[in-house]
Amino acid sequence: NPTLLSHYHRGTAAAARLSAAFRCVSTGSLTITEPLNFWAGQRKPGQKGHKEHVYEPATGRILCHLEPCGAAEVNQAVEAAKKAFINWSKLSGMERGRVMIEAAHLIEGKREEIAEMEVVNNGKSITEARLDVDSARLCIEYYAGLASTLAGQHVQLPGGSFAYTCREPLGVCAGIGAWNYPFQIAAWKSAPALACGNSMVFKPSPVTPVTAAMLAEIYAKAGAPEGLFNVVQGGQETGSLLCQHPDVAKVSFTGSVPTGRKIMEMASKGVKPVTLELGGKSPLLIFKDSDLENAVKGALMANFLSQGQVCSNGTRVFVQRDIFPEFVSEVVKRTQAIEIGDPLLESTRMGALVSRSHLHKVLGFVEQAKKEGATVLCGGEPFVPSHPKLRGGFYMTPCVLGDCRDEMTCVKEEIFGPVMSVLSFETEEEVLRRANDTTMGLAAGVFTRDVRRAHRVVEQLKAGSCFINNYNITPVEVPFGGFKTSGIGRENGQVTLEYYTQLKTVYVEMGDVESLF
Ligand SMILES: NC(=O)C1=CN([C@@H]2O[C@H](COP(=O)(O)OP(=O)(O)OC[C@H]3O[C@@H](n4cnc5c(N)ncnc54)[C@H](O)[C@@H]3O)[C@@H](O)[C@H]2O)C=CC1
Ligand SMILES: C[N+](C)(C)CCCC(=O)O
Repeated sequence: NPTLLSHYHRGTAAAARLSAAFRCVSTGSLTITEPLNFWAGQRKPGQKGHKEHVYEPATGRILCHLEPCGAAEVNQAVEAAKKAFINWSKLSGMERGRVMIEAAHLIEGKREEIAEMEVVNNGKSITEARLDVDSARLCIEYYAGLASTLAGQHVQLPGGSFAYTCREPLGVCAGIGAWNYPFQIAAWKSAPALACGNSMVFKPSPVTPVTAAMLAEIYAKAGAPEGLFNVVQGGQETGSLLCQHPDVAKVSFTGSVPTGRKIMEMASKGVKPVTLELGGKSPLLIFKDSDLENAVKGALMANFLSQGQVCSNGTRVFVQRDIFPEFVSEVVKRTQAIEIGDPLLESTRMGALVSRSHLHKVLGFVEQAKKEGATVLCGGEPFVPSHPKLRGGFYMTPCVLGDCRDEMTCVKEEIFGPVMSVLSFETEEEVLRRANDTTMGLAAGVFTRDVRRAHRVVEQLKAGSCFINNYNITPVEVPFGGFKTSGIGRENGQVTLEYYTQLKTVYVEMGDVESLF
């Protein structure tokens, strides 16, 4: 559906046609044998004798093994990053930008290869994976351009004295990623960090370790100094070693709220700044004067990208009573029409969830919703594709839940799967109160044709990323991040330069010292 895609990410349709010609991998066929850690310019093994399975969600088979990093390996990666920082931070912004632009070009050339790898490791559809790769590339391009804009202030003071300020990089930054957008997250974190003159050690989720190592190779090939962008694999243990490393100056994390709390706690010991992109239970408000076609599309975009595994998803869909039946029947009809199956097929719109345990967790939420009185209007069941090679995959049918009440678990908790809860409302005042009645505040959306209502409503929504008449559009030029427990700091946009630099003030005396002593 070209309209859907251009809504999600404008300007990539031509690129999509171009690279579709280079398809080579088929589901169930890929094997990966190279080590997945990367530092000092090379792929590296992890701890001896430690191996973890990595799966292909579409088939359930083991894709490769991951060798997690222990203290010794994390130290080596941080050492490499420290060395790279010395020269990289001294380059001008233009010089850093040039390397990053080259990395963006290399990503463009490898678009299909990276996207396929993402699909094989994550389970999302190839159509979406291509857009994720594009977002990663655009982010690197954008910050390459911003690198030379880092500048300070000049302040006049009495007697000809003056002060100036400048933005300096922090040093070695740690990035810790989630499994829902593995390549994109690695780019969203590294691009601003590197543009500002920092180096980075990145730890992907152990569930999706593959594409971050590809990004490391790309930066190296683009001319980044050895050790500028490093990848250490592993889970909680590796992540906490990284956060607590005395030579790590900052931690940027994407993941769940409970883990975000732990990251902040660990960072607080070293008084390190953090960027936290955490979960959400975001509301989508559909008023009766909405363009219904767009509102329905918006609700699907708000719930079913990446098999519903998106932090910003608008999973509480509030629909004004007058249009509730019509809206719900259209949403259900289109949800039932979503093509589920082999994520490498062009026609597939929903692939597999990331793991068997996560699939069971999401199905458990649907069961709980039924027990609490919600009605399953469609989906919410395990799905077994007909092709024998896909039978062990982690699929489910996308679900719409009706008869929901605000206090139900499905309306309160982040499910992180393809499960939409629809709720009806009467008045603007009522829906705003209910929409804001959550501890989280990542995103929110409103559909209406009334321009004054749109702005009035958005002004009162307690969320960091708000959408009017669309949803889940995240151009890299604009900041993205949450209010309340959904996080601290922002990714993307100009403001992120502030989160990867520290301000130095220099006072310059042009007269004599007036001593009080
Ligand atoms: N809001 C979001 O974007 C995401 C939300 N989630 C939610 O979290 C649930 C659990 O998924 P997980 O992948 O386990 O999320 P998580 O938040 O625990 O993990 C995210 C990243 O943090 C790392 N990590 C975990 N514990 C750590 C620690 N103590 N110190 C340092 N790093 C640590 C993980 O290895 C991974 O790289 C999901 O079912 C989903 O509901 C998961 C991923 C992304
Ligand atoms: C690209 N988008 C909006 C679908 C998701 C970006 C945020 C995330 O990493 O979950």
